[in-house]
Amino acid sequence: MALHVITHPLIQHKLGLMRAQDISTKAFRELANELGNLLTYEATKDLTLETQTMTSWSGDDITVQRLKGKKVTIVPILRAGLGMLDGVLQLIPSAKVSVVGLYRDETTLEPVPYYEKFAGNIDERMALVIDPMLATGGTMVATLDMLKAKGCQEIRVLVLVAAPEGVKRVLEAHPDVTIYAAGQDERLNEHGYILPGLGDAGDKIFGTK
Ligand SMILES: O=P(O)(O)OC[C@H]1O[C@H](OP(=O)(O)OP(=O)(O)O)[C@H](O)[C@@H]1O
Ligand SMILES: O=c1cc[nH]c(=O)[nH]1
Ligand SMILES: [Mg+2]
Repeated sequence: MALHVITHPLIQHKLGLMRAQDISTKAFRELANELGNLLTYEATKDLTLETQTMTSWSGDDITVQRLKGKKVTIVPILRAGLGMLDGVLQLIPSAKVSVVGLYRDETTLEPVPYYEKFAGNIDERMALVIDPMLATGGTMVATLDMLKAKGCQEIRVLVLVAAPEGVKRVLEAHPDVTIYAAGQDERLNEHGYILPGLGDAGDKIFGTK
């Protein structure tokens, strides 16, 4: 459907902190989760509410608002997507988690799938796909293909940094999907890394390399 770059000052501040060359694994992890949390808040702001009657502390019958029956599955893309998962689950603690594993071949930049385990009744759930980086878009398009093959009908994508190339590719292949990003950066370098970007988000979250 569209790309939403969330310009909230807290999001922009935290994303800026993540770009420092000497950032520690601990700080990068904390910020990835905090941004996952804030992006979830934004990406769920149009969820439907329904009224419910309950007895309040005073014994009066009152009406309150609660989320209307829409079930959610969070879909972290291994590995780096796991770095946002706790932050998303803080806001949607009862969500089922569907895990997909793909890595990007360093030479061809094509996604290589290696794992999938989906929540039950996924065709009835809204999927929130999480991955810090949307670069060429190959990984995300492959993930969306997998979800749709399972019958998933409503999908929202949460990323920390998106490259224009990746946004274009995803929205061309899946125009019904909405992308929420903390930032849209300038371009990809000759190795497919986002500039200014964050570097390899998976390595930074897991402390590898
Ligand atoms: O848009 P693309 O060009 O497909 O690139 C983006 C993908 O690359 C990174 O994963 P990576 O392959 O490094 O795997 P990792 O999470 O295990 O580090 C990133 O987390 C995305 O999944
Ligand atoms: O910039 C990039 C591109 C792909 N994957 C990353 O982790 N970072
Ligand atoms: Mg990586």
